[in-house]
Amino acid sequence: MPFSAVLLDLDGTLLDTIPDLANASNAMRMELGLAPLSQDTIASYVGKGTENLVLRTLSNNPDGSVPTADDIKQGLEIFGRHYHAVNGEQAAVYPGVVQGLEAFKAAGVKMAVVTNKPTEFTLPLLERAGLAHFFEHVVCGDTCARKKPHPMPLLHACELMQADPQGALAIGDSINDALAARAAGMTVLAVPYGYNEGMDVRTLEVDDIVMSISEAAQWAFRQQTNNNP
Ligand SMILES: O=C(O)COP(=O)(O)O
Ligand SMILES: [Mg+2]
Repeated sequence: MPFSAVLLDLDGTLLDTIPDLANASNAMRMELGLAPLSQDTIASYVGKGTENLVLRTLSNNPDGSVPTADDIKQGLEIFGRHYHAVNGEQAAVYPGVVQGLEAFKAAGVKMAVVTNKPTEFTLPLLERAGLAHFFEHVVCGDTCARKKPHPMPLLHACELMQADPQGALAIGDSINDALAARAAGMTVLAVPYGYNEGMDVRTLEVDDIVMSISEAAQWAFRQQTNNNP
């Protein structure tokens, strides 16, 4: 295994969190007198953290008015209350995730989650999904001064794991993961089943697209064979 560390994105990569995120977003909209949005629309707002989700969700209104800082603050408070109540209820582990994580673990690779989701939602969700035990570290949207697409959270995870970023593999579903990993000098794989802000994953600048985390592990093992014929 040529990689000493694997950094995995959460929403859209390990877990399908859209049903719970949509329920909380629409409960927030209802409280504010706005009609619900489709899950697909809400999925296209996921990837740059909760503040951005609330901003985009409140910007989708009949008069097209831009939410003020106070609107966002109020929206975050309402969203947070609802999301805490439903977080993990319908979240589903994607096929191949557990097998892939087990394969990396068996090879002695250190693993961390690097997500833009805030810590208060991430840690209970990983526990509830039964995935927490795989990871040495969890870097969340509020852990560092900057979120993905900035490289800071990925570099911070490497520092925590004492891993060289050049020998690390990042796996994600969106442009935020691809840009952050490239800027951090890492190898990066994308999965096509996630959200990517409504865009085709084939537009991403990544080393490869893999169909699952299990396939990502196989891909990583193949690099070893390619490097040491
Ligand atoms: O919270 C988000 O917007 C997305 O989180 P992710 O970085 O795990 O995809
Ligand atoms: Mg994601």
